[in-house]
Amino acid sequence: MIELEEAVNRLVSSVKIETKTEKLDILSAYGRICAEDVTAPFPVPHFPKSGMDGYAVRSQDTKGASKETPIHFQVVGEICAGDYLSIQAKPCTAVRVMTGAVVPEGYDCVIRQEDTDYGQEQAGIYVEGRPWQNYCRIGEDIQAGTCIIPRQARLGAGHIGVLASLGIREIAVLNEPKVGIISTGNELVPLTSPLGKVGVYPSSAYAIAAQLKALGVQVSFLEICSDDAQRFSSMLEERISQADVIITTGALSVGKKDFLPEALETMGAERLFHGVNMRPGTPVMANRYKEKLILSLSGYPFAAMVNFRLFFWPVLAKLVGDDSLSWKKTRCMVAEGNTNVAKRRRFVQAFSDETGVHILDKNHHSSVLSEMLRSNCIIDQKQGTVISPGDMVDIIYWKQDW
Ligand SMILES: Nc1nc2c(c(=O)[nH]1)N[C@H]1C(S)=C(S)[C@@H](COP(=O)(O)OP(=O)(O)OC[C@H]3O[C@@H](n4cnc5c(N)ncnc54)[C@H](O)[C@@H]3O)O[C@H]1N2
Ligand code: MOO
Repeated sequence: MIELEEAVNRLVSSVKIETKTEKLDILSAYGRICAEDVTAPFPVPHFPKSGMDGYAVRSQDTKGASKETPIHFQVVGEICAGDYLSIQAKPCTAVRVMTGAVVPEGYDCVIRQEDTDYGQEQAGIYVEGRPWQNYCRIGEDIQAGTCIIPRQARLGAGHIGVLASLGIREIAVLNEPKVGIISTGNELVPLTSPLGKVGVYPSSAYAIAAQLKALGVQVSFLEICSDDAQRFSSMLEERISQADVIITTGALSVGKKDFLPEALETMGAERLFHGVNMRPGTPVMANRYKEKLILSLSGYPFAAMVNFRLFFWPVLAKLVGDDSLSWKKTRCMVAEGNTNVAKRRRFVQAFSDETGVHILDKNHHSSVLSEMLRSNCIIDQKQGTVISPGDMVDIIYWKQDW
C-alpha cells in the first residue's frame, strides 16, 4: 500500500497531454480552456470618452473657478454617446457631452453637470478641472497589441465580455476531455428497472457523471457491468476508444466477486497502484491500458467521491493544463464536531463557513452518500490523530457550485 501523494504522482506522471482544439462562438466557449493567446486588435476604448454627463473643457481654462466665482465658457456643440462631431478645442470653449460621448480633440477634462449652471450657450463652471478628470483615455481598458487572454485561461464571464469588447466572435478552445464510466456489481440495477429484493442503483456513477459535467468533461458512456471478468473485458475493449480516461467503480477489494484487479492484469494492463493509505477509498486502483488511463474507484459511494476528488482532479489538471484543479488545501479552525482517532489517514465529511469547519461525519461512513447534500469540503485527518473544536485542519473543497 502506498501513500496518497505517491499514488497521485504516479497517476499524474502517466497522463499524456493531447491538445485537440475546436473553434466555438464566444458564448459556447464559456467555461472552456482557451487554446490560443488573444491579442487586442485595437484599443478599448478606441476613442476618448466622457465619463460623466457634463461639459468637456480644457482644464487649464478652469483655474480659479468656484461656485462664488464661476468661469463662463462658450458652448460650441453637444455630443451624445454614438454621435460624432468634429470640433477643434479653442480656449474658454466647452462642448456639452453626455456619458460615453466622444470628447473632441484638445479638451482634456469633463466637468460634471452638477458643478455647472447647465447653461446652453454659455455655461458657468463652478469647479477647477484636473487634466483627464472624468475622461476615459484611448486604451484605458485594453491597449492595442497586448495579450489580453493567454492560452490555458478558463473562459469566464469576464473573458467573454472582453472578447466581445474586441469584436471577437469565435475563439479556439481545447476539446473537452472524454471520460467513460463503468460501474461493476451483480447487484447494480439500471434506473429504468425495479430494484427487486437486493438490487442497488448505481448512485455513485451518476454523482461522478454530474461532477464530470461540472468540471467541463464529456461523459462518453455510463455502463453497468456484472461481476464477470469476461464481460468487463469485452465491454472495455468495445468502449475504450470512446474516452480519454475510464473510471470504474467497485470490485476492488478482497471479496469473492472483486474481480477487477485480476481481470485488468490478465488483459495486460500496466498497474500504477492498487491500495492507498487512506480512508475511505483504500482499495483505489489505477492502470494504463492501450494508452488510456483506467482509474478504479471504491464501490462505496462516498469513498468513490473521495477517490474521485483526490485522484481525478489532478489528472484533469494535467490534461487541460489548469493548475487550479489540483488539490488546494485551505487551513481552517474546527468550529464543531469531533472525530475518533484515525487508524490511517482519513478524509472526513465537513462543512466550512465563516464560523469555521463543522464535522458532519463523526464515524466512518464510506457508503453514505446523502451527507454530500450538506458537505462542501473534506478534512484531511492525519493518521493517529483526533480532531476536536479549536484544532487547525487542512480542508479540500468539493466543487463550490455542485
Ligand atoms: N474483508 C474485507 N472486506 C472489505 C475490505 C477489506 O479490506 N477486507 N475493504 C473494505 C473497504 S475499505 C472498502 S472501501 C470496500 C470496497 O470494496 P469494493 O471497491 O470492491 O466495492 P464493492 O464491494 O464492489 O462495493 C461496495 C459497496 O458499494 C456498493 N456499490 C458498488 N457500486 C456502486 C455504485 N456505482 N453506486 C452505488 N453503490 C455501489 C455495493 O453494492 C456495495 O454495497 O470493501 C470493504 N470490504
Ligand atoms: O476504503 Mo473503505 O475505507 O471502507 O471506503
